[in-house]
Amino acid sequence: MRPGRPGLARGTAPLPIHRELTLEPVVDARGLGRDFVRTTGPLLRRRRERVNAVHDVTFSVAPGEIVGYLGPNGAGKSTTMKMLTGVLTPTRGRLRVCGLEPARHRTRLAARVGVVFGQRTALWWDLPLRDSLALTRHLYRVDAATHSARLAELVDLLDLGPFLGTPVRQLSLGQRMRGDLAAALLHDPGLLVLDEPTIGLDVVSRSAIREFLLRRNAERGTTILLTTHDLGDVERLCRRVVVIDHGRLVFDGGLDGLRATAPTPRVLVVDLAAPADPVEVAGARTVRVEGPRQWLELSANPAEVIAALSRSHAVADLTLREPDIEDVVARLYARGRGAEAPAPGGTAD
Ligand SMILES: Nc1ncnc2c1ncn2[C@@H]1O[C@H](COP(=O)(O)OP(=O)(O)OP(=O)(O)O)[C@@H](O)[C@H]1O
Repeated sequence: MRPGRPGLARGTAPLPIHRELTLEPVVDARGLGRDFVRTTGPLLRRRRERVNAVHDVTFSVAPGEIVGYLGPNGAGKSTTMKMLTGVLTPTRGRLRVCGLEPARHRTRLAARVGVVFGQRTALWWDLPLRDSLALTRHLYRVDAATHSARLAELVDLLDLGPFLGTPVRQLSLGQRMRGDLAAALLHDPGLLVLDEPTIGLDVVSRSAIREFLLRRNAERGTTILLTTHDLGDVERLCRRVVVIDHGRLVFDGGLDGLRATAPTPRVLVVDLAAPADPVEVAGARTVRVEGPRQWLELSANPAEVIAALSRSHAVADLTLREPDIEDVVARLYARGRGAEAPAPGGTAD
């Protein structure tokens, strides 16, 4: 993949004018809802129950934004993405994507939206990647010259050249994802909807995909809406996140606002000279102990806590951990479950 343009810092590039002309939101959801009817219970006493997978969700996405659509497992993210792309019809509410009603105008919408589901491929499994990409030209009725110019550009940017002749089923996950992104962008959509675009990828592939998306957004103004459990994606890509939990919107705003919504204390990781009972010092609460290592959530100035700690214990090493976005989101999700915030070092899910 070609390195990014020097000086193209996140969030600093102006939008290309051709995309900025439309002031209408690219996605406009108001009071959006979707129910499912599910059968539960033992065989002879089957009951039908209604599940509110998405409930009264209102948000919009402006042209050129990159918005993360986050939530814990089962929150309703995929259901929302399926409604946005016309796969599912909403039960309630009003939904417009690129000015169209997705479920009614699915074919017209497909010409304006690129979709990638990280867990599934849109490519033809048995065909070489080159042929699979050639077929998308016919799906979207792109003329041959335009298609080959776009393909050449995407092959270059996504570094697809070395495996264009390889059948899709033989591609690695990272190669396949790059192929899927190319397929989703060959008709030059204004909106890219990505469901877990970096799932299962190694660090290098993840980073390459993120840089590619940032560049696409900065240079062509492509609007991007993505779901992800990888908060590295969020930190690198999104200036704004929409968080849903149990189908309801619980946050819509910037990352700083998210941090303020679920304030998360700094953590002092202390390696004592020997294992000990949980440390008790003013201005700190021990939240985890593993052998000689203890995690202290701070409510006071770290310098005061460290001074008090060194008076009462033999300390071998200390690290002060600023809360990262993963800690903040873990706290927000835990609050939705009515649970205690997870101990530092736990996972967001
Ligand atoms: N076809 C369906 N029939 C019945 N229930 C469904 C169906 N699809 C989703 N659900 C339910 O709707 C809720 C939301 O599911 P959804 O797949 O949208 O969540 P998600 O946020 O994408 O989760 P994950 O992060 O695990 O992919 C869940 O309770 C799920 O069981």
